[in-house]
Amino acid sequence: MFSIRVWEVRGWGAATFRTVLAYVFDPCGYSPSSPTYFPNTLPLATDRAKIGKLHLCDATRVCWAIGLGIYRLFFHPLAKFPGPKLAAATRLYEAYYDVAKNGQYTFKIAQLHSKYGPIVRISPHELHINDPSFYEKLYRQDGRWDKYSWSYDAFSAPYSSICTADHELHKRRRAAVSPFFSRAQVSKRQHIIKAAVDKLCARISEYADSGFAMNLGTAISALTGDVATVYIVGKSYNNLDRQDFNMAMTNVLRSSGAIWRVTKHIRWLGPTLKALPMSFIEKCGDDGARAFLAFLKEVTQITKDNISSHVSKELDASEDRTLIHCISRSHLPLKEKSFDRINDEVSTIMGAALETTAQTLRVILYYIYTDKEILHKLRAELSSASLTQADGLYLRELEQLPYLTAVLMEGLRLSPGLATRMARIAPDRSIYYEQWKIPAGTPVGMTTLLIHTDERAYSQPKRFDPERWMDPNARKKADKTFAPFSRGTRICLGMHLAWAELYMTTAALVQRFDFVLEGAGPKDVECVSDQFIIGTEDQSGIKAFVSEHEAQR
Ligand code: HEM
Repeated sequence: MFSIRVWEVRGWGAATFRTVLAYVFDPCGYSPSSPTYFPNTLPLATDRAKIGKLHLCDATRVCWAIGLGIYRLFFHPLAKFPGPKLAAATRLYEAYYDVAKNGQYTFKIAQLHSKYGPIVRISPHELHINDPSFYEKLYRQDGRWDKYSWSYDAFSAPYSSICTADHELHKRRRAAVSPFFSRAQVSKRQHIIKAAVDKLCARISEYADSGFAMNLGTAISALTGDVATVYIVGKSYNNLDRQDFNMAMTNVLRSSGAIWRVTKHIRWLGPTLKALPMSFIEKCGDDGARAFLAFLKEVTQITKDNISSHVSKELDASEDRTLIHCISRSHLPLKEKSFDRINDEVSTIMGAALETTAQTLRVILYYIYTDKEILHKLRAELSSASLTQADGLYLRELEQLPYLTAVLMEGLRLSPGLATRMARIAPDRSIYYEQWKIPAGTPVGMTTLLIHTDERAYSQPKRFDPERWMDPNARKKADKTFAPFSRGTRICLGMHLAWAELYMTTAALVQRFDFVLEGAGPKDVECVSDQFIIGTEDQSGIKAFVSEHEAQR
């Protein structure tokens, strides 16, 4: 009995050893057709014959790993590209900055560019380019561009457009949802944003002259959450009605990038977490996990209900009231309209709509309320604009205001939604950067945050300076490098909705309230970690004392 236990321990040890090796050297490499990275965990071995085989296998595996390292360093198609040798040999280099250093790879990549130049091999399989002039060559509408499933599989939402690597499949999926987020559609449904902004203002005015600081940062997240739920699934999640603006959920959303960074490297973890019963997470999770779960459950339930209402044709056939109806009525084949497919699509689009817009808004409000000159200029422009607030016209009127637009662009420049790189793959042709020929099928990424703060494109890039957008020539020049919503085939689906929220919320708050920010600083607005979205040092929201602006009294 005892000896069997010993062998079992050794069996487990061998299996663990193999798994670690697989993890370190990623022996399967990356293959878009078989993105399975760690299939090598062995079953428990309980007899001597098996153990003997294990030792032989392990020795083979070590030799193979060493051979693989040598291949990657000297014979791989990317071997000639500059970069650290360790990053070229193993993904563990990236994992170290992602996981152990809590989302520092974006900033490490910036340092690597200072050392190795504008093109760097950042993993055995991936290149990164840091040159504003290359942006428009990589993010394009023409040609075939796959995404790099290494990053997107980690979200465990394989049926969503955002995580669809294949160009053609993405194109079909995207075509089904695009009309729902078109500029015209957003303009037509701007009353949804207006209602949420009015509610936000009513909640803020409860704190006016109360002597209590409110959490403005979390209130902004509540606003984007309520707009997204009404716009996408036709039902408000009523975050703005909650006393604390559903702070627990905001906290989870803002730090959920940490899970993505781990599931990227431990490939089985994402599907395992997804497979866990909700009751288990409810029992073991903290308040934030429970709040997020409750949100997901509600969205899933609404998705189910809407699919059945579509099937039973309860809905007025003239209009797509929700994204679910929009997909159900699209020309997509039936298998693209299954519950799992629609649920992945709805929940990822919902996820993309929340903290991206909220963080940009927080950055904009922070700079407006810490710089009196910006605040005065904005107020002067808004009060001389004689806005009608007429249904359907209000947004168009705001869009015509040059200084307001400049302030929003500056917010989007410093807080461009994502802190991570966006790799693209040209599967069918080589692409060229300067003298470098990049082989077909190679993931190549750029990071908007780095481009937006590059001195070659913007003077004093770290400064919030709306004036830089007031000169039409400067604006034209930046057309090639200003890309907060990305560009090309994978450009942000919700950009018109996001713009509308930025315009309407900023205009309303600036006209109506004075905020004295309590202890706010760069810790609330500067990006210090890659959470896929922007990660700031302090994620607890911006606190503010409020009073009604005197023109409103
Ligand atoms: C200020 C706010 C926002 C910013 C800066 C932003 C930025 C971006 C960026 C950079 C991408 C490209 C991501 C990639 O390559 O993987 C993207 C994609 C996407 N965004 Fe946004 N986003 C914002 C708001 C929104 C909103 C409100 C929605 C919701 C409707 C949304 C939905 C999406 C979707 C679905 C995609 C994937 C598009 C595709 O792959 O076809 N975003 N966004």
